Amino acid sequence: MIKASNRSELSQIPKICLRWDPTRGSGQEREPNRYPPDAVILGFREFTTSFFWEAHEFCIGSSVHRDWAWTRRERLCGLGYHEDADNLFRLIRYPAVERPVIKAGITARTTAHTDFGSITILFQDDVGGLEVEDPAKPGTYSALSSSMLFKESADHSISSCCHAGGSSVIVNVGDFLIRWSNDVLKSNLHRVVEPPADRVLSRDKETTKGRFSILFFVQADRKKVVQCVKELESSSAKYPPVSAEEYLNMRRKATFKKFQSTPMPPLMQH
Ligand SMILES: O=C(O)CCC(=O)C(=O)O
Ligand SMILES: [Fe+2]
Repeated sequence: MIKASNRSELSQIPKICLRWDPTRGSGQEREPNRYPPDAVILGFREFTTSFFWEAHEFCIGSSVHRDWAWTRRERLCGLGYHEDADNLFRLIRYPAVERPVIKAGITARTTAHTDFGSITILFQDDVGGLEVEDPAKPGTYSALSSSMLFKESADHSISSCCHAGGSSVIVNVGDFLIRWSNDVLKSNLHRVVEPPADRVLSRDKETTKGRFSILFFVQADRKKVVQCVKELESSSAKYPPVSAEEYLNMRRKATFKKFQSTPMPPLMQH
């Protein structure tokens, strides 16, 4: 539980985040993968590794997706950008927080950002708090409400579907898709804030529920250059070609800069 009296602590550790890239070989790892030992959670490594490959296969591997488009409408970025499975798999637990802490703007659960990669598959529980910016009204965010479920947003930035139990799966457009599509697709700004007022642990204490999410970031192979596909370069490309590796590193550095001076225990590192 994060209390209002621990504000300085909260501003440094807003969430507990485990992440893996099982495709990283030993020796050249940018950040080593760390797994809880079997004595702590039995079969965790096997399960998460198989989840990673199933998600990769779902997004990239099948012949249906191979020379397509994630949107089915345009041929955007075909075979060749995702051969190395340079994806990232992340589990997040947002601890329960006293609402005044988040309300005071000390921290959002996750501040507004676009995802850096190609697409993201986001599994969330029913706690709520995920919001997307209205592209027509910059700065205005709304919750992913049930009316948006099973739908694709008008600017094709997000599509989602809902499980009967209230948890949902959301597919987010990432920054590389903007570049491949020359702005036909947009990556949406999104954030995680306090859950709706009815999702509190106890009304007197005004404490939010904790939140769990699972994210699978599909990313272009780091050695590839991402640029607008020829068919969509109407007059000129809006973005210069960029090395996938440089772009991902640049975005990650900017995003996680504030955490770098705060070493975290091994299983909590970003
Ligand atoms: O935890 C969530 O639901 C969203 C987190 C997110 O947007 C991200 O890690 O990129
Ligand atoms: Fe995100």
